[in-house]
Amino acid sequence: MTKVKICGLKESEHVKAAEQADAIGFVFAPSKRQVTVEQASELAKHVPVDTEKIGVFVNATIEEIEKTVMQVPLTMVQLHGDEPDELVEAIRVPVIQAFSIRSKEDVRKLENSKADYVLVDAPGTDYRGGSGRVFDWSLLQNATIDKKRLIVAGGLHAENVRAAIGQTEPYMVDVSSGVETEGRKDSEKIHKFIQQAKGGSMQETIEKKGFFGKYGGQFVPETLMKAVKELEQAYEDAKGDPEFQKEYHHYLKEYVGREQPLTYAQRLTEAWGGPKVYLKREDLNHTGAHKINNAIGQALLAMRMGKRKIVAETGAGQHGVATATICALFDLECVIFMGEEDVKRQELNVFRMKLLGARVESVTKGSATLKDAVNEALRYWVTNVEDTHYLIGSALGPHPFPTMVRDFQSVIGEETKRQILEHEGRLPDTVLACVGGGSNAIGMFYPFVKDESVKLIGVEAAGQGVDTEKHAATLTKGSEGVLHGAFMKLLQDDSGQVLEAHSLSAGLDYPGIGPEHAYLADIGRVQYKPITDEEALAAVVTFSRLEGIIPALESAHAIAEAEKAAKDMTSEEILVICVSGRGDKDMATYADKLEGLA
Ligand SMILES: O=C(O)c1ccccc1N[C@@H]1O[C@H](COP(=O)(O)O)[C@@H](O)[C@H]1O
Repeated sequence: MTKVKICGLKESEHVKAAEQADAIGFVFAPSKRQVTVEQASELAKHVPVDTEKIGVFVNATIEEIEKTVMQVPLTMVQLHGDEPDELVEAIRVPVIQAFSIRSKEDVRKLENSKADYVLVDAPGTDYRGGSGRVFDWSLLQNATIDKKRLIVAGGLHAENVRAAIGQTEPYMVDVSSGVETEGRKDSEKIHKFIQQAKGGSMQETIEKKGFFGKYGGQFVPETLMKAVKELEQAYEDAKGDPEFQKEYHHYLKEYVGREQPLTYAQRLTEAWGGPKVYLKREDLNHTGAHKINNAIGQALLAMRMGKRKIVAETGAGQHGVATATICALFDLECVIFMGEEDVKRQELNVFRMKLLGARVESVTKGSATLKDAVNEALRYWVTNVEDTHYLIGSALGPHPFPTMVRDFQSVIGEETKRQILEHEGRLPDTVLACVGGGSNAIGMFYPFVKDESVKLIGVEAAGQGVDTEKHAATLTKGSEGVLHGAFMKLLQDDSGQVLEAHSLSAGLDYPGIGPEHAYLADIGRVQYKPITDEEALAAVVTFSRLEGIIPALESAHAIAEAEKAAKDMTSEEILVICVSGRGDKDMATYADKLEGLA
């Protein structure tokens, strides 16, 4: 399907109108559509995480471009002047180079471009682009340029865009003047343009919403369907509402303490003797883990929906504590379901939740762990759905939960991407995160999914070994089925009964996996590796002593796999580990299992 870019956005209502576009453009060059870095940075907060944010420049210096890329931040750069090859090659994000097309001779120039993409446009009038004029598309006939690099612009609008796509078969179409009325962007024209450009496939996209390939969906009882649909609509509205995004980011900064550093791990780098190792410090968040990023987002959404009662599940207790914390902050009633086994393992977190004013319900059914806590929380939601929001803690459950949790956690990957560019001037080679349901991992991976040079590794819990019956290695050993409202990969027996998962880490012993992870595994974009309890415990000791950071047992799985991955990497390479949480909650387990230390 041809991608769509809407260029020259200056107002948040038009950024929202363009939410179905694949890319949006901010013009920093002289133009009636010019914006400052500060304006673009504010508007960028309202752009969906999977939309490219492209800055348009005309003969700017590399310093200006780099500073703008960092500050907004931008994911791509469009050069619309006479920029030399050296400048094109020096830019660290993908580059689009624009060419004015008057003749076949101009078309031949495209082939020599050093940019990732070439944009063909009519010659500018007052400014270097955005003139609203069409060039002769037939000049592109027989051009040898790779169509996967081709972007067509120049005087496009809803009525001619299908013809342009038919004649030129580009990777992307780009519009500015054609979605304006009297010099100002027009939301209705933006919608119409996107709909036309995407043609019939737009309908398909809408129908498939809530699925990642074949995974996901809304497999819930009828009694929950109304609430799920209401939530879907409410999230869609909130996602595009600048005020909601502003409030969410306000709490991330002022209450959670973001942004969190991307720390260079010097001693670990030296000890492993391979790549430069960086740590994304989710352990520094208020409450000690990444869970609060999502809890804040969902609590704000619940209040927007007029719901002031919250139910949640918790495994390791981190999500329970994050939810209880936010409920205290916003004065919401809070019930947390927690498996009896986890209540025992995570005594400290149980007390924290109670101290914060939450009611903790111990679940004795099944294996009395995370899966059973989710079951009970869902049951509670069914009977209290009118005034209660289910604040799920991982990228699990029926649509829109997996998408919503991913979006709220994507702040991890977005910050990491910006920070590594600041530290190293380029993207990392490998990024690792642990995976239970998969929320810290999907938040870290999602902003990197399109960057094919970045290897992504999810680390699941192998417990006592994947060839024993005591593990939680869903992607290594699981098969397709439905759990907690979504089609996913899970551990089950031949008759479809869900098996007990095991991991010493209470946050990873879930028998399923978020549907987006199942999809990313299928298409080979993310590799999933198992790490045993023993390997994770060894990593706890190494990491604590080399870096002075006691990691959560969950995060230690990612660290253990990182050490393995580092063996095949050189000192020229960069590896990033998501330290999803700190180990305070695991002290009793560490004291018990790390013989000789207690
Ligand atoms: O849009 C502008 O104001 C602009 C200014 C300077 C350079 C490029 C600009 N926009 C780009 O111009 C083309 C065509 O736009 P239009 O649809 O013909 O108005 C497009 O690539 C914009 O990204």
